[in-house]
Amino acid sequence: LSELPKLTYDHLYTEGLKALETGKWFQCVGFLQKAIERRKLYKETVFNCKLKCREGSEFVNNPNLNTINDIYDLLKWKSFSKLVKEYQCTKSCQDHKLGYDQIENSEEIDTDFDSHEPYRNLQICYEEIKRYTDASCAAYTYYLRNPTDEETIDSINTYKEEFHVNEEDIKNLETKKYQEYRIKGREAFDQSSWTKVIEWIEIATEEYYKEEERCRVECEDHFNHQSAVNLIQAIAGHYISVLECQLKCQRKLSFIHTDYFPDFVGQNYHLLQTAYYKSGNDEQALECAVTYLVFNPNDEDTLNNRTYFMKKLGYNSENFKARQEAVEHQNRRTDMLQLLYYIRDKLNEIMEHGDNDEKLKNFDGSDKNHETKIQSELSSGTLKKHGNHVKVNEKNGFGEAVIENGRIIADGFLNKNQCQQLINFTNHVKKNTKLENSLRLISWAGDQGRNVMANLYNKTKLFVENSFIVCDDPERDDQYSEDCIPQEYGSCLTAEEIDDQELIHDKFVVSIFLSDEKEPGHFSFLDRRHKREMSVVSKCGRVVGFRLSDRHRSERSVTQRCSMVFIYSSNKQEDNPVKTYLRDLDKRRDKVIKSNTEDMREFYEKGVKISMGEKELQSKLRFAADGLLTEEQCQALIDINQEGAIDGDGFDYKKSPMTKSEIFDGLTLSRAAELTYSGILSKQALRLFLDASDYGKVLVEKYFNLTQPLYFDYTQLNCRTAVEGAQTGREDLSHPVHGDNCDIQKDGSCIRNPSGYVHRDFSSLLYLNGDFEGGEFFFAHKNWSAQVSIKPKCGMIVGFDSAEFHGVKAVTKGRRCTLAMWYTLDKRFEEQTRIQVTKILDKIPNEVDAHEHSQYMTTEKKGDIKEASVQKKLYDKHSKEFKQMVNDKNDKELPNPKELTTTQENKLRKDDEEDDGVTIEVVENDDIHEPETAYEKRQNLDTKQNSHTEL
Ligand SMILES: O=C(O)CCC(=O)C(=O)O
Ligand SMILES: [Fe+2]
Repeated sequence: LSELPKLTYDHLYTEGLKALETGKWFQCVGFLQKAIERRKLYKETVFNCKLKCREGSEFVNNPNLNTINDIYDLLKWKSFSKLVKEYQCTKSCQDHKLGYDQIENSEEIDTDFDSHEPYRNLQICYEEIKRYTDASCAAYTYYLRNPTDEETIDSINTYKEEFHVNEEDIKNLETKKYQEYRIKGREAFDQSSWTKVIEWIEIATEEYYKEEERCRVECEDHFNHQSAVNLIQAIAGHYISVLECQLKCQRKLSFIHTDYFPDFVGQNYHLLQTAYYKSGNDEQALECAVTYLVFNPNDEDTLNNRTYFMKKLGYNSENFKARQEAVEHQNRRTDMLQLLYYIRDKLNEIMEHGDNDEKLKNFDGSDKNHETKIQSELSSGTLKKHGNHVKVNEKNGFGEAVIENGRIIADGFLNKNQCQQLINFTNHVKKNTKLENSLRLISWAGDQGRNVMANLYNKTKLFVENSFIVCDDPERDDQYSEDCIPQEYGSCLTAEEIDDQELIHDKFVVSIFLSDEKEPGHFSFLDRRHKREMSVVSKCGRVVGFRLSDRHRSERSVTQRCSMVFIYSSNKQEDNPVKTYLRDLDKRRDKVIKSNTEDMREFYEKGVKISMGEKELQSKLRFAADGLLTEEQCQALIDINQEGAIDGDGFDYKKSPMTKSEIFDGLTLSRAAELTYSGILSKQALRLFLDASDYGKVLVEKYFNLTQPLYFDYTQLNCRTAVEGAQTGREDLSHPVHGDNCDIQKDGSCIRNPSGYVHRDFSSLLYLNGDFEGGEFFFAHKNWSAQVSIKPKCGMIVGFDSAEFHGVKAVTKGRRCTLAMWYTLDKRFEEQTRIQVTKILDKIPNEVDAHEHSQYMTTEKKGDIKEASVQKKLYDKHSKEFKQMVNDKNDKELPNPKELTTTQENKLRKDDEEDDGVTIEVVENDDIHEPETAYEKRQNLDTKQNSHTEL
């Protein structure tokens, strides 16, 4: 016996490898074959010893024990002596049977065996001695464990093509009996040889259970060397890894060749049921049907079959039992899962609370504190349980919910508006303000979903682990490979991955459907075979909640189907990112509001006075202030306009776009910049234009207490000049009543036509003079009649929400000049010129300023530039250079030059809008309790504004 150590599989394997290295091919084959054989024998011996030594002391695999108490005992050391005994017994049994003291199998060699490495080596040696069929078998066996190894497939093909190896002769050398018999039984089934089916599948099933047990016993040696802080963690950690390993046996054994068969053993009973029926054995057929139901309790066909057989045989339900081994198998699995969940929960608790004695007292799973907390949370609002039905959020009038198999289905979780808002959110949210509201809605829905699940599963604590909004894109249905199962949260899992999820017990999925769907069946729960068991039609506001381990599939839809999905876990991992974001936002907002107040004070100190506010102008959305510009600055701006303005600027160059009795001209910022570069306007002039408009913008931001910056959308210095001799009997307006971001309607509504300037949020007019007749600015009622009029004067600004109705009364004498500004909250619509001009201002050479005649003018004679040919040339030349400078690629931050001119800018925007199909989101704030902030004021205003907005 002392010679025997040489025969251990690791020695044999090492010898085989040596032979391979030295080219001794026959020896190589001999040693490797022996090594493989010997290892099988070794495993069998170990298995038998373990079974023998178990003697009822083993609890993990014994379905009759109260497992939860057992693990509790174990953790309290009560079972330790049993374990020690078992270990000693097994060891001496092995020593005896295997005939040597120490089995020094290196981990490395075991890994090699587990990955079928010996077969690869065997293949090489077989090939060298020209045993091509054997080489093919070895290669194929290796390939089955390593299906991504293309080299192996190539060599098998070579054996077939060059050495005429027959396809049928290529066998898996590791085929287990349960697989072999199942294949045979299946073949017999296809040939309707029912007796043979029964013969093969019966033993296949028997073998399967044996193999499964072997697998589980092997798992007991499965150590997952994780770091453990204390003893309890170490033991629990070990048990978790053993249980996980054992639970995975089922899936490990569900392969034939490379194909995975969900519910592998369950399907055996299906085959048997048919075979027994076909061969006239109704009694057995019934037994197999009932057994099949152990695995697939909701299978309708089998339920019908059961009724049929029972009727035929005259049984009532009491008389019939499923096969013992199947019931045991399933019970064991349930027990193991529960035990795994239990230990994990305990471990989590220890991790969370620390492991001081005080906390360990709570080891029985009850945590009274948390329970009461959650209970009060639940009773405070949203969820009431009665029987099988739960009323979700009565305040919202949510309907009854159906609860079945740990799944919940309820309607009315969101209302139509909320669904629409969330759909828009994913498609494209136009403005940050709306984005934020959507985020609040998501956050709120996440909390609601948590309450539902916490109540359904009696969980005291659940955290949002992940949240998604998933929209099917029917045009991109090629995204997933055919053989994976798309999940509601967007991933696509293989059948195996789906089954692996069974080990995850403390994660819950809530999907809130956002769209209505005509075709049913895009969302389905699956049974153990991954066949549809129950379908749920998508409908706005419908909520589906289930355990992550519950099998489901979520098909793509022909129409866009959107849903909001939350994954909850009782493990506190990360905080809900949306919430964190909103909390930060609130903090920042508070800060901005504080500084807004301070900035307003600064304006006052500089002599700026709010002359009219909410009271005088009859709306929170309007104001007027004085003292923004000095007389000199006003005059300079008028001069700048006179120097560079173009008739009908912004109105297709129509000199008199609104009334024949006036001429309208305007100068945009981009043109002013070009003129400066041409030497026609001074840098100071351009700077004044920039500064004055900036000043106006800041005041608007501060007055309305905005917590987000405004961006210039368009800036224009314009004048309206009364045409002499065309004023008698005038009844028209200089500028008819309008809103700046919508198309005003006779019924008082204002349509936000996507092709218009819907992105404009605020407008302001900084007046430059008052020495003209008429020309009062006025705010209008919804019926278009004038409500309050304001007579412009130098340094006065009027600011308002762009949707406010307003107009200008006829200018009957003189010239009325304004610095008009339109702002947006959406950075994407920011006036590109301004960004460039600010950057480029410093680059403009100073020589251009050389012939200064006034502080702001460089030309000697103020006049219409279009008529001064010399200057025109100069302008053209410099304008080209200016544009080139703008395009200078060295300055990476400069945007695409295409966006420079306003017309192009506008065109771009329109394209953008059309693509996005701008929709106005109607925000219903009633359900979301936001803090009262100025920001909210703005939101409410939005709502108000939208309420008279037709979509
Ligand atoms: O110049 C004004 O006072 C108002 C002009 C105006 O409302 C506009 O151009 O949209
Ligand atoms: Fe306007």
